[in-house]
Amino acid sequence: MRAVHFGAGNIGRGFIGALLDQSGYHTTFVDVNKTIIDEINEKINYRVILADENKQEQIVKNISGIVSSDDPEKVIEAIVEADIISTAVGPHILPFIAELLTNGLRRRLISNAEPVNIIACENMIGGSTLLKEKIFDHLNEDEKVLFEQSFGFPDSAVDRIVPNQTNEELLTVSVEPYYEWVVDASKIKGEKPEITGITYVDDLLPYIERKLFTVNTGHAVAAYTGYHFGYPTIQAAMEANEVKEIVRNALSETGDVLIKLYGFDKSIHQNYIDKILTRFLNPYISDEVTRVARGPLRKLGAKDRFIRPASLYTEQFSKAPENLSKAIAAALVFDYDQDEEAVKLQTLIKEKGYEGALKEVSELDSTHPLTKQVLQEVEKIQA
Ligand SMILES: NC(=O)c1ccc[n+]([C@@H]2O[C@H](COP(=O)([O-])OP(=O)(O)OC[C@H]3O[C@@H](n4cnc5c(N)ncnc54)[C@H](O)[C@@H]3O)[C@@H](O)[C@H]2O)c1
Ligand SMILES: O=P(O)(O)OC[C@@H](O)[C@@H](O)[C@H](O)[C@H](O)CO
Repeated sequence: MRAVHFGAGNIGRGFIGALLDQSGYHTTFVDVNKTIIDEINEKINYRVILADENKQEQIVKNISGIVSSDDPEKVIEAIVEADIISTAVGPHILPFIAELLTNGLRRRLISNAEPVNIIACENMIGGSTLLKEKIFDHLNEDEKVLFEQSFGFPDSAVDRIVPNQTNEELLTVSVEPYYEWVVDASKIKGEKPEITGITYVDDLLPYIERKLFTVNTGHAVAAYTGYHFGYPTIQAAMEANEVKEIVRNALSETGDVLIKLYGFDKSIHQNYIDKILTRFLNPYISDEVTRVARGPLRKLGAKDRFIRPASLYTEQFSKAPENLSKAIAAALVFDYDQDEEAVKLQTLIKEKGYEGALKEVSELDSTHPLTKQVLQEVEKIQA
């Protein structure tokens, strides 16, 4: 069986590649990073190390790589032969890989009648759906019908913490032992791909929102408040009371929203939160706050980990959430100059002020109670 995976980065190698290998697939990694792809083709294996006291290793062996910009024709051929296609490139990159995927899938219609599924493994709601839209932008009406018949774009939720890291061997990747990969079965075309570790569900939204508004909200709260208080890593931030308290309380706020929205059992959800807080403290991982805080414009988006749960909380409980508001304020003052989106956000704030920037980035009206609460928290931070 053959897999094509776009993005040979942390999650590509440390999670998706590892599971595909365990499931008997040959994985062709497609990336723009020539150094990584050359190393994949030279070494034809890499190590995945589980970050706990046992440091168990998996050697991922059945792999090859293509630099998409150098050899698009090879990518197209790989797509024609693929039994599964996946991505872990970052939400903002999906539009840029759509054209090459379109060309591969077009060619596939000529010589391979087997349906194939394209699964975006990105931290966002509706990643595969977005990728499908971007692909369909390249199609005429007749092609859209054919693509609908043969290609599935099931959304998914992926969870495994894989920090940025430098290892002696370039491809080695250290990952937390925990993982979850949930895929929307209702959008699969043909047979469900047999991949160890995938959980198929008929309604993905509760899973992706639970993950995004607990793991990623908690992570982002720790990252932005941790950065503000000067902590370099998530672990260091989570050991500090001034950060830990805001994270815990913010997760109670998102928990209240999720429980009301999806009817989750309160004690089961609290266990889920507690497990996540332990994962953030994993002493075998060093995860920089600047990685977890990356892309504040995306993270402050209307459907993302802060604004959607905070807006829902405001609607459900008729008041703005105190701790999420503190974290949103910390995200607004995140001024890390190596992060392109942080630089853009700070420029926007200089031009339009905090209220104007929040309106533009988060689509929050100036009169919204959340806007008012966030602006008060910004003032407190700056006092
Ligand atoms: N790292 C984690 O803990 C984690 C966990 C769950 C989900 N995710 C999600 O996975 C995605 C990737 O995150 P990551 O941490 O692996 O990032 P990463 O930066 O380590 O990997 C992204 C890879 O995509 C490649 N890429 C960029 N543009 C490309 C293009 N046009 N074509 C092909 N490849 C391209 C990059 O070169 C890089 O190798 C994100 O959506 C992230 O939210 C990450
Ligand atoms: O990847 P991002 O930028 O959406 O979020 C940063 C981290 O919260 C994220 O990568 C987590 O490590 C991951 O989602 C854990 O499953």
